[in-house]
Amino acid sequence: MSQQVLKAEKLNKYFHEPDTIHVLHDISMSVEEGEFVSIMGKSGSGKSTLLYLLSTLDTQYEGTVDINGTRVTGLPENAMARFRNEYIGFVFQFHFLLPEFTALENVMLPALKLGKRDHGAIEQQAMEKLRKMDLHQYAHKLSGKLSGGQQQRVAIARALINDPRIIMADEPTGNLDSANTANIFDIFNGLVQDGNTIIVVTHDHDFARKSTRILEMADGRICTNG
Ligand SMILES: Nc1ncnc2c1ncn2[C@@H]1O[C@H](COP(=O)(O)OP(=O)(O)OP(=O)(O)O)[C@@H](O)[C@H]1O
Repeated sequence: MSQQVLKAEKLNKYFHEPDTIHVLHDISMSVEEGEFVSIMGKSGSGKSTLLYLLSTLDTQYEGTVDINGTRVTGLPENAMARFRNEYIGFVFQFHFLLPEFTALENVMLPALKLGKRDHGAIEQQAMEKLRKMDLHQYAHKLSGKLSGGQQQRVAIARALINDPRIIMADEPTGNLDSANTANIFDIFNGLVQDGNTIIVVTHDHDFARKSTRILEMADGRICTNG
């Protein structure tokens, strides 16, 4: 039987600058292990805000988030950062790689931060992740010198380095052409086949249609879940 990896209850989010706006309204949702969930909706509907709450990057909200059975809401910042680094892999639209570091060094960074394994073991793991992205031949190239699609694949390898339980991605194909978009979809699909759980914010209908579930948002609410 599949297991619940994420559960959110009654999430409400307000921004206070300059006026108070109520951005997320009473959002409750759950995600099972092995699901590939796409979050869609018009610009401004609250997709990124929701993903930031679910991924623990934003801690200022009402309601609760449980990941892997742990109540992450209210964890002290150190414990939260550690939990995030260990259980969640994050891929952004703008990959936020360090351009003056090699692809390999970029992928190694989150594991070095966690400090669990020795440098050699981390390097070996990072090479494996790059190989999975078909990028091992670029391991020693500066990430800033790679193409957009290659950089996004390095960012995915980086998100995978600590073998996270969940991968969350915010518009991971927003900057890519259709061939690279299809490639990223295939990579995500492969990760799901391997048992990973993925939650993606996307505007791309073709991409979303192929995932296992679409959550449609409108005005800070989930209006379709299925
Ligand atoms: N830091 C912030 N301060 C104030 N308002 C914000 C902030 N971030 C987002 N908002 C507002 O919250 C609402 C939801 O924004 P959000 O980025 O979650 O939407 P989205 O659905 O991801 O949009 P898009 O598809 O354009 O990325 C918008 O009205 C936006 O202006």
